[in-house]
Amino acid sequence: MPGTLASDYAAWSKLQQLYDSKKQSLVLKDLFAADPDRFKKFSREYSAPNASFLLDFSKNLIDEEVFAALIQLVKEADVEGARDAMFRGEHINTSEDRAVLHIALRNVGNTFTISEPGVDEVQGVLEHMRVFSDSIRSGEWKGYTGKSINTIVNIGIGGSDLGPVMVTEALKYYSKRDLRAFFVSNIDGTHIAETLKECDPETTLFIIASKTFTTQETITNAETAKEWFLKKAGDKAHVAKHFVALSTNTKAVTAFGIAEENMFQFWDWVGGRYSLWSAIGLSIALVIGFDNFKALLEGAHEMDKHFTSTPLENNLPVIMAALGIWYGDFYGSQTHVLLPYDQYLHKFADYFQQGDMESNGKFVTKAGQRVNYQTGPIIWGAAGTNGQHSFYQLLHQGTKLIPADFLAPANSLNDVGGDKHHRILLSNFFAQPEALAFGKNEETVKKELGPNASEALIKSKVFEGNRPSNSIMFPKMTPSTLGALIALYEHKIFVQGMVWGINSFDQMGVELGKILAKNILAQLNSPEDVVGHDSSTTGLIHYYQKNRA
Ligand SMILES: O=P(O)(O)OC[C@H]1O[C@H](O)[C@H](O)[C@@H](O)[C@@H]1O
Repeated sequence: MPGTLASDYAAWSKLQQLYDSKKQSLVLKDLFAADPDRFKKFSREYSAPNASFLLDFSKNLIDEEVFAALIQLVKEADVEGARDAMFRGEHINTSEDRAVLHIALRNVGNTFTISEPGVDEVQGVLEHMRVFSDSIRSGEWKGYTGKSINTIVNIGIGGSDLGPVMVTEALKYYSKRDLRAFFVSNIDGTHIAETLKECDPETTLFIIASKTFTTQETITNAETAKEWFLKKAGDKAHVAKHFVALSTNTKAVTAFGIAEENMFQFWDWVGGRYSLWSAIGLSIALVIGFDNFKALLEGAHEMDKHFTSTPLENNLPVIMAALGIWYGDFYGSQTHVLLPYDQYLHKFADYFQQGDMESNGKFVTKAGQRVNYQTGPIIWGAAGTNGQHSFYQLLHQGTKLIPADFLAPANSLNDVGGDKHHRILLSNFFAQPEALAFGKNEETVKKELGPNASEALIKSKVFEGNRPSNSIMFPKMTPSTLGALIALYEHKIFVQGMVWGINSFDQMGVELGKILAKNILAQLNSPEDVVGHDSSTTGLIHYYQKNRA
């Protein structure tokens, strides 16, 4: 509710009181020992026609009373009201006066009734994507010399890059192997230069992905790609065979030289970090095929149905969001780590860095009040088991409380040596949350080391335990399972944002740096032009000017 700080809710005070009174007794070892039904109580199975998974949240620092208070907080914040408003198409992105309707892009069978300009055009764009991706994949679409396309280059950044990168990696198993896909995002010329070295202009398709079509990085990279292409192809008319655009900005797209029929439209109610379901997903459809892309949308849609129709205490995004609030706002944890034990999900954490941090990294409520509590966590992570050999030391024995989500498929898509690899992988997936939760006490260490061990050595081998985690397990990685998992996290972010009273759908915090960079760009030529900065910034620019070749 605008004007309400989360800390004003009665449930918030109740949670503070529970934290103060129970902190010492919320010890996982004891909680599990005291209740043989703990797993049953604090786990839920999600089962949709096309995807299923288990969420085990029993290894969290909660009991039934805390859980009830967390759910009560979500209720009191009227997250359900906000959710229904979002699904109706109300302009819940108030600062930009926009609807938030990524759910309309995957509204299979029109489950939700949404009246917002553009929503009735979704099917048409999907059909355009189907026809186009089919013709590229079949080889029917020819380049300017009559050859088929065998390489695609998606040029985009932020939401116009991270979603396609994450999903094409996650669903690589389903990809067309003779169609190579590259993703260029960084303004650093190295990114486009190294990519172009891999490309043949006769067989390459450039996909210029930008909601606004004004993003400096994307437009600069796209121009460089066009120049490179025309150097070989000569005639500007050939651009039509090798460049398409994904955007909301028809005017800028045509000004760039891409014909309207080669443009895949979307709408201002699709947030950048929620756009992989839109035309921004064209590279996904090209890589995995349109039917698989559709299955991804369907998987997400089923999760939308779960989110809108399941009571809060069984509602998976709500549960995950509430637990995150418990740690961030009461335990004082600053970060949240995503640990998929699935190599295919190696970009999952990168993707949700934008998804979560750009959504909920805000200190002002919708009504303009400064919050007096923590909002969005720092999201990070890596695919298991790699992380175990780098940063898990800190997870297990560091001084910080880092709530973790472990994710894994019960079955690998790759049969390597029977299921030898997968069994080893999963044994780690099961072991790590167990080690985090239950640790290893001094007594056990002493027993292991024998009577001659020094006190220091004993202490260094103690694991305090009581470090919380969720575990998510699904049968295997499929497009619809991935869709459901992404939507699960999207809605988790939504629930948290609504409880905190912030606008999860604008990104004002990215603007200042862009403006300053523009100003500095105009001053880079000579030292005399460098004005209006502090001595540090001036010193840095002068150093660059002295040292450039
Ligand atoms: O798709 P574009 O308009 O090029 O935007 C690309 C990205 O840049 C912006 O600065 C925003 O911070 C992101 O939310 C967005 O995804």
